[in-house]
Amino acid sequence: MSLLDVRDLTVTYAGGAAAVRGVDLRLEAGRKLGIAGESGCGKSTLALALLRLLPAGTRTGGQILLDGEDVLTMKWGRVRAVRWAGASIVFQGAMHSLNPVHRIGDQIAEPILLHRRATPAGARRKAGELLEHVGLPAARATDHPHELSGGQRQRVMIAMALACDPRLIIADEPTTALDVMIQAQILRLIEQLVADQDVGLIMISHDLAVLADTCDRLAVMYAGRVVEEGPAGQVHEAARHPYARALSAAFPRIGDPASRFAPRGLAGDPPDPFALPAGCAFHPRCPVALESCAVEDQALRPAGPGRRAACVRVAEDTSGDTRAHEPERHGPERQGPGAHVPEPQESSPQEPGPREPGPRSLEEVRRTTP
Ligand SMILES: Nc1ncnc2c1ncn2[C@@H]1O[C@H](COP(=O)(O)OP(=O)(O)OP(=O)(O)O)[C@@H](O)[C@H]1O
Repeated sequence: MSLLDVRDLTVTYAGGAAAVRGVDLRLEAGRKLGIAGESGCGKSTLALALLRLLPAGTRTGGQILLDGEDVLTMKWGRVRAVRWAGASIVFQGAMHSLNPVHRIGDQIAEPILLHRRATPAGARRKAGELLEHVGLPAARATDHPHELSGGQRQRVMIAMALACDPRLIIADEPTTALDVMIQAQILRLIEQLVADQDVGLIMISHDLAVLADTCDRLAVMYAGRVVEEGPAGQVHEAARHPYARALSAAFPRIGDPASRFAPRGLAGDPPDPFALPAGCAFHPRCPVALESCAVEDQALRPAGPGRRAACVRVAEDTSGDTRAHEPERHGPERQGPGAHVPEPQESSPQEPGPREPGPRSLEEVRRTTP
């Protein structure tokens, strides 16, 4: 049995916008899954759903099996226990998550007192141990949050998340507000803790390179759906879905020759969940879209060993490499949002590959339609 098995999860906020649409994910104990995607694609909504932290009135569908128990249907008393001992969450911006008027040691001790039935002295002792575990002296337990730096506060948040020995840690942009050096330290700390304690980790970030460096597997989300999933290095270096490929190019790995250049932003905006395009939600920004993409959405399908991608191009190409279908050159009429989606590094403009017969791309349709 997997530690976490998310099946066909849908989340619809009270106003009617579907923020998560049919997500399937799996995580084994001791493994690290990264979830990437632009702002608004539903990453945080997914994280909140895992712990039933969504606002009242939000509708959910599907299953979230944590050690085989469905979080979505369990009683509230059980949910409260699961929130600390089953799974816990580290949010970005620790200053907003910590209570400014309480000492950090007391804040770490509180869930231990409540959920572990420890004595006050035992909970305080454990809080001190946890602080040391995340690289802070136990004596800092008497500090208030404002007496700590941003990186130290984030360490406190991680200590709190570990307080009741959870099986799963969800880290939602845990390093976004930190400078690069501190970011690297916190990421190494998280990696170390996951390895030492055999917990599962779900790390959420818009930065695919950070996730690729930290996680075993990556899931890339777009408009509430997972559009690609697979081993972290492979998804980052040779993504199959055009959106995942564009996101990878926008966040080259440190040490990658491409990282000498400023990361190129993705052009265009993700769709409004209240007005999703028909067909594949990415097709208006996609440089390799076919006519059919404006009509039909694609489910995730096998895209190589241990990999899945939701793109019609993966299905039609036996190699599973959608790059074979990149247009040779963007014509002047291709000045829409998709025009700036980075092209693959390995294609040579002098030696374009043979154009395969088959369905016409939107590009071709636009060029030939009066
Ligand atoms: N409480 C809410 N009520 C209604 N809609 C919401 C609520 N929270 C988020 N949304 C909408 O749900 C969609 C997904 O938002 P979500 O915060 O999950 O995305 P995200 O990928 O985590 O973005 P970010 O990286 O900016 O946090 C967005 O369109 C957002 O506007």
